[in-house]
Amino acid sequence: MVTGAAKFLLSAGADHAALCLSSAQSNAFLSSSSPSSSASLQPNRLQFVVVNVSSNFPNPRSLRLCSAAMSSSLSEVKSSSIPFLDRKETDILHFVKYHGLGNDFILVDNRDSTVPKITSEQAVKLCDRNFGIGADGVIFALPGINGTDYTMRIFNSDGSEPEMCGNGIRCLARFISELENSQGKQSYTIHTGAGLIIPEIQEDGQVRVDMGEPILKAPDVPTRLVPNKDQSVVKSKLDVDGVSWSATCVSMGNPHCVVFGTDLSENLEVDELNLGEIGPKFEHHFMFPARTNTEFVQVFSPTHLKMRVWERGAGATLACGTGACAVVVAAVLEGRAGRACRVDLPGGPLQIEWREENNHVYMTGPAEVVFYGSVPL
Ligand SMILES: N[C@@H](CCC[C@H](N)C(=O)O)C(=O)O
Repeated sequence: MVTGAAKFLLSAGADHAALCLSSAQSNAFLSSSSPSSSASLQPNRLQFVVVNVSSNFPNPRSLRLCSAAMSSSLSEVKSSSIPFLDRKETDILHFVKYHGLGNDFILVDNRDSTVPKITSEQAVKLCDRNFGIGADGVIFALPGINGTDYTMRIFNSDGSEPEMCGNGIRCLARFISELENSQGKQSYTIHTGAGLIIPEIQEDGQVRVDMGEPILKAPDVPTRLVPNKDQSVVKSKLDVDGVSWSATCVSMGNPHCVVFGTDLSENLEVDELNLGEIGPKFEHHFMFPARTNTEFVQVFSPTHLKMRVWERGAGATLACGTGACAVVVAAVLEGRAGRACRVDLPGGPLQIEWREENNHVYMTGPAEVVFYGSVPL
C-alpha cells in the first residue's frame, strides 16, 4: 500500500512524495525503497517519510506538504470516523481530483451553498502544478436551479469562469454518484452556463453526455469574423501572424475556433504544430471578443479525427470535451466527416455524435478518480 501510495503521488505530478506513516509501515517502506529515501524512525510514532525522485535534497515546499493529506482510494480515507466526503472543517478544503483523458480537475462538494467554497484567486493557486495541487480547473457541485438536480460551476486554471466543460461534466457525474452513494446506470440534469446538460453514467463506467445544441451564429459564438453560411462562420480566413488559417467557429456554450488547415496546407499534421507559440495568438485574437478555445484537427477518415487543443484560460491540455464536440460539428459543416466520429486527443479518444433528428451533440468518454485530498486554504 505504502509504495503504491508513493508511486501514486509521484504520478500525480510531484518531484517528491511525502507520506505520513506508522512506524511499522515506515520500516516496511524503507526496506523496500531506494537508498535515496529518508526518514526519522521512532518506535510507535507516526513517521514522516520523504521520497526523493530526483537527486535533489527535498526543499521546504516538500516539507510543507505534510500538512495536507491525500489518498488514492475512498476506503482508505473513509476509515476515519467521519466519511471523507462529509468532512466540514473550516479553512480546510476537502476535494477529489478527477481526470477525463488527462484533462484534470479539483472537484468540490458545494451542495450546501450557492456560493463556490473558494474564490477564483484561490483556484489559481490550487491549480498551480508546482505550488498547488495541480489541475486544469476547479469544479463545484452546487444545488440545482430551475428544477435541475445540480448546478456546475468551474474556474479555469487562470481563474476565469467558462460556461461549460465537457470532460469536467463527466467527472462531475462520477463525483455526484459517489456523493450520493449510487451505483450502476445514473443520469443527472445539470444546470450550467451553457444551459441544461445531461450526463449519464453507463454500466461500464463511461459517461455519455447530452451536450445540447451547438451555437453557430457568429455574434453568439462570439466571433467578429464575418458570417458566410447561414449567419455562421465556416472555412473563413483568419490571419494569425501572417499565416492565413481556415477557421470554423462553433460554440458549445463556450467558444471554439476549429482549424483544419492553412492557405499553404489544406490538411494539418497536428503533431508538427508549436501549440505554445500559436495557441495564445488565437486565444487573444481580436476576432474573438470573449477569447477562444482553439482546436487543430487532422482528418484520418470521415469517422476518425485527431485534434490538439489550446484552451482558453488553461493552455495546452490533454483533452477538451466541448472542443471535440465542436470539431465534429465543424467537420460536418466543412464536409470533411460524418456525424459520428472517434476523436483522438493527446489523452485518449472520445466518441462524438451530432444527431440530425434533434440537433444535439452527444459525447461519450471516461472519467476517473486520481486521488482524494485535503488542503489548508
Ligand atoms: N476542457 C474543457 C473546457 C474547459 C473550459 C475552457 N477552457 C473554456 O474557457 O471555455 C472541456 O473538456 O470541455
